[in-house]
Parts: sequence; structure tokens; C-alpha cells
Amino acid sequence: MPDMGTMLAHWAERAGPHSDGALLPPHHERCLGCGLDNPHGHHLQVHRRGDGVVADHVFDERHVGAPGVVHGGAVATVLDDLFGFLPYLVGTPAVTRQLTVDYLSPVLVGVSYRIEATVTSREDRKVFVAATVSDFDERTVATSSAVFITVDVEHFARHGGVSGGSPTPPVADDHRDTGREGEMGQQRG
Ligand SMILES: CCCCCCCCCC(=O)SCCNC(=O)CCNC(=O)[C@H](O)C(C)(C)COP(=O)(O)OP(=O)(O)OC[C@H]1O[C@@H](n2cnc3c(N)ncnc32)[C@H](O)[C@@H]1OP(=O)(O)O
Repeated sequence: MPDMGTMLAHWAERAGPHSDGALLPPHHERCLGCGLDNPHGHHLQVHRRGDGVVADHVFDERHVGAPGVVHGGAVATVLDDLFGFLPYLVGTPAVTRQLTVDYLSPVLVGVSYRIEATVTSREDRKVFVAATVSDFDERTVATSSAVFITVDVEHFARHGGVSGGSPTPPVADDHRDTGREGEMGQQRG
């Protein structure tokens, strides 16, 4: 994990300018959406396209919900992360305040989807963004909108200033495999 100072110093560099079509740098190497060093991550590859961003993405078995169908949370993760590239183009850091996803059709494991996002409007610190997820027949399977709020770059230091943190936090006692499956349900019953 890069230390917070390095991450903050890189913000301006990562924010561009980026030419149309350019591959955009990941938020950081262990980011769940786009970090290449996160073994649980989506490894999203995001390009600038005009005033928006685009990624072609294949969800895999790690992201399954119902058999063969991508978990809705995984879809939301990728959408949120893609939205998180728009601040590079806006030129100021911003974080998600509200995220809405309309799941129109099942998103399937092992299928390539094109995900496109753009800024729809701005109002003071509010950046309104929207995205579509389409299959290669150009059928829209999900749409999303979000409200991002611009922050100063120190926001990340204030709230996440752990440098060199363990990538695998210790498992809390409550979550360990105790062989007592079903106990919670019994207690509730
Ligand atoms: C190093 C770079 C790394 C980047 C990684 C990107 C990863 C992908 C994106 C993410 O996942 S970001 C992580 C998830 N999001 C967060 O952790 C944010 C948590 N929330 C906060 O930290 C604060 O709530 C936040 C900084 C967003 C806002 O707090 P503030 O106290 O600064 O602002 P405030 O609550 O006053 O809201 C600002 C304005 O937005 C308005 N607002 C809030 N929610 C709204 C909403 N839902 N719709 C419309 N407007 C809204 C609010 O009314 C207000 O309007 P006015 O300025 O006109 O008064």
C-alpha cells in the first residue's frame, strides 16, 4: 500500500491532463476497483473518452451472486470506481455521496460489458454523474447515477491516513469458522 503522502502527492499528476483515449492511472495500486495489486479487485482499465470515461470489463467467478449472474454489489463497485475517474477530468478530488443503480437485466459472469460514465451537471461542490452498462449488442443492462462532492485532497489523509496497512486485516472472533453454523439463526428463532 502506498503511504498517504505519496498518494496525495500523486493526485495532481494523476489528474492529468489526459488526452482523449488515454488510459487513466488507477486511484492507487490496491484500489478495489482499479488497483492492479489487489488480488480481490476488478483491475478496471479506464480510458478517457471525450468528457467522459469508458471501461470494457468482464466480471469473473469471484463476483458471482446467483449462479452465473454477477452480484449487484460488484456491479455497484465497478460503477462507483468508474465514476471515481471523472474527478481526474473535473480537476478536483471528489467522493461519492450517493450512488443509485438500476439493474435492468442480469449482468452475466464471463461476458464483456462496456461501461461509460460522464458528468451530467455541476452545482457548487456537487458533481452529478451518470453511467450505462451495455453488452456488445449495445443492449443496456444497467444504468447508474451518483452525486459526488468535491473535497480537498487532505480529505483522504484525514480519513484514511493508514500507511503500510495490512492488506488482510485480522478476522474478528465473531467471524471465525467455529463449526457452529446456524447458531445465530437458532438464537433468533
Ligand atoms: C486518492 C484518490 C482516491 C479516490 C478513490 C475513488 C474511489 C471511488 C469513489 C469512492 O468510492 S469514494 C468513497 C465513498 N465515499 C465516501 O467515503 C464519502 C463519505 N462522505 C463524506 O466524507 C462526506 O459526507 C462528504 C465529504 C461527501 C460531504 O460532507 P461535507 O460535510 O463536506 O458536505 P455536505 O454534507 O455539507 O454536502 C455538500 C453539499 O452536497 C449536498 N448533498 C449532499 N448529499 C446530496 C445528495 N444526495 N444529492 C444532492 N445534494 C447532496 C449538500 O446538501 C450540500 O449542499 P450545499 O453545499 O448546497 O449546502
